[in-house]
Amino acid sequence: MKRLKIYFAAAIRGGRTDAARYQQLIAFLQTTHQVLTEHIGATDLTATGETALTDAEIYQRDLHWLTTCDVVVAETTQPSLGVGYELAYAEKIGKPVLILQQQGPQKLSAMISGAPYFQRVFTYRTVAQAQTILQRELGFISGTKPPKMIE
Ligand SMILES: O=c1[nH]c(=O)n([C@H]2C[C@H](O)[C@@H](COP(=O)(O)O)O2)cc1CO
Repeated sequence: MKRLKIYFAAAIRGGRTDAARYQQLIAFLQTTHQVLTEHIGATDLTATGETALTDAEIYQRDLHWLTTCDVVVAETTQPSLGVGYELAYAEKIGKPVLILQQQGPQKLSAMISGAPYFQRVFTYRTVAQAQTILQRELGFISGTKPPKMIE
C-alpha cells in the first residue's frame, strides 16, 4: 500500500473531550501512513490551542499541509469551526476527504452532510470500527483495492 500523507483534522478550540480517541486513530494511521497533524492527538494539547506558534503561523502551516497532503481524514463528532473551514478548503482544492462521526446525539452539520462533495461520511461506534473503516477507505484511495461502487 502506498504510504499516504494524511491531514488528520479534529477539534482543538472546539473542545478536547475526544482527544484520547484522536490519539488512538492517529496512532493507527501512523502504522501505515504519515500523519502531518500528529499534534492534534496530543492529550496535553488543551482547548487553548498550540502556544508555540501564532494563530497566523498555525493557519499558514495548516494550509500548506492541506495543499500537500494526499487525503484529509476528519473526526467531526466534536464540532469545530477550524475543521469546518478545513473541510471547505479541502473541497475547494479537490482533496479526497474521509469523515468519521461517532454515533451519538450530536448530528453532523448539514453544511457537511448536505454537501455533495463529501461522499465518504461514516458513522462508527467503537475505535476498532473506525479503524476498520479507515483501513478499507485508505486502501481504495491508495489504489491497492478497487473503488467501491455504492456505499
Ligand atoms: O492550535 C491549533 N492548531 C491547529 O492545527 N488547528 C487546526 C487543526 C484542526 O484540525 C483545527 C481545529 O480547529 P478548532 O481549534 O477551531 O477546533 O484547526 C487549530 C488550532 C487552534 O484553533
